[in-house]
Amino acid sequence: MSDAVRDAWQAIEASPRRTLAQLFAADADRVGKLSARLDWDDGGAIFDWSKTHLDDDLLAAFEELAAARDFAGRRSALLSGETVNTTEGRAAEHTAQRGIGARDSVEEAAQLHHRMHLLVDAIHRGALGEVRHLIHIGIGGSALGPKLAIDALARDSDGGDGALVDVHVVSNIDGLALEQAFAACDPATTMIAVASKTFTTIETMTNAASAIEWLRQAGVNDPYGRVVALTAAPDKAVEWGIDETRVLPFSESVGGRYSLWSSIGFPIALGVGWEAFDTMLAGAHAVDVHFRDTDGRANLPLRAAFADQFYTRVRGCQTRAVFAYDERLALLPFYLQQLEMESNGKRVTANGDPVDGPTAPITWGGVGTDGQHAVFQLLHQGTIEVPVDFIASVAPGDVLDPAHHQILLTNCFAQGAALMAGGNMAADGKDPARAFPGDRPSATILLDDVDAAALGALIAFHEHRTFANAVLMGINPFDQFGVELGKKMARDIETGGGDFDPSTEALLEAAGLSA
Ligand SMILES: O=P(O)(O)OC[C@H]1O[C@](O)(CO)[C@@H](O)[C@@H]1O
Repeated sequence: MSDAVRDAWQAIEASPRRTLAQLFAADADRVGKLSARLDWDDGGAIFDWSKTHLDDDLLAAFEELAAARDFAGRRSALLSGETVNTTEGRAAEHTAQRGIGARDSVEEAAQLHHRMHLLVDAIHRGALGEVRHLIHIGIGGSALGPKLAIDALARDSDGGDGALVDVHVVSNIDGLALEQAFAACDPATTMIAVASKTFTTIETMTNAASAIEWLRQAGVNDPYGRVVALTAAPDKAVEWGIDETRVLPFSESVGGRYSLWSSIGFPIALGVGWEAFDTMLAGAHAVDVHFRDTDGRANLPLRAAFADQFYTRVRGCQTRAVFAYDERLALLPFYLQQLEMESNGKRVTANGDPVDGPTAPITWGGVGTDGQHAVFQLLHQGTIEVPVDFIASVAPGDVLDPAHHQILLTNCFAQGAALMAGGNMAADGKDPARAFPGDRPSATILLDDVDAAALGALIAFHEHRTFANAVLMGINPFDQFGVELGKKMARDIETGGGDFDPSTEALLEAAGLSA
């Protein structure tokens, strides 16, 4: 740790500890300072961090930390396509997909998008025969983004006229997942997308082979002719049997968990339309521009990372919760789990030294109001502090009586207020079982609506927040070696090549899997 980083952390640790109530009482303009609106074409969102413990002292100290970690330099390295993923010797060029990056990479992304657009149009026009269903097969970053986007946006799409395609995302190797998709699709009108950056992932390749077999058994003459590959390894896809014209490549420098902007977004374009996919890119671009051009505490992803670092490193919070008060964003917590935990769940710095404190907390969450009736008890009265993000939309997703959406939003805002205020629900205000400690932090992102631009912006905000956290901790968020050991052991078991502990041996034997 450099002296400047150490000094900044000392200032952070030494800054006065005030309760949220004290912070609001001390500063009449607290909301003005810590809640900001970000706009994009036809929409925007409020990012309200005023119910966190950030104050002027802490913000100034965190700005020192950002300077000591050369945040501006790291950001510029990211956005100009430098090799920021040092352990794998690559750039991390997801923003190039949205128009910001090294010129060659931006041009290449635009060309590849154009190619994908042509194929999507051809399918929508019926040039490849009738296509009513798409089974999208991928896992991790090759599935979570498409799944989230389709779940969020397809509800508003007009799939009824046959122009848009009904998409089923299958990730798990458990055959039940694939069977469920088969049951919902007519093989005569189904296409398969095989989405894998590496085109080697065992779950995806096994599921893809079974899908081909399903088509064959249903009488489809040329099952490979019904497959599209979305990959950074086009040669492998061709070798596997997919025609070159239906391989949609993307650059190796786009990380798996950042890949929905690339051809991995093909099912989004097919399921909700090219315009929606393009609008998602535009929403993300608006956040990229804000992230690139805004310094210090006014930079919203960086400000969020200041709060994240404070709760994880200073107050010892081991988890952070995300509750979407909108069914359209029900899958957001799952998406964020991979983004944040696979990126920042590390124990060494970018230089390979042991980290100097805790790294990513566990991201978890769900939807409101469901969570209120299940897990919020712990948030309000449990012994651990959990910073909560609330995400909601002013415009409703439903067309029912407006009472539904009003109750949804009032509950969302009431939860943040209650976590902060605390109090005692007993008539005499003295019953310990009915006491709420309060002073529990939350942040609220209030979108105008959950549309394609907002979804793109929301995801880009979290990508940059994750990156900013990594910079503040001095770690590389773009590798994921932690997933490899378990994969190797599974291969060892399959090939009978491993020597395992007695517990694992006994389990293998019980399941009939011993060598
Ligand atoms: O797209 P691929 O290469 O199939 O990888 C799928 C996922 O597997 C991981 O490599 C983790 O095992 C993720 O990072 C990635 O998103």
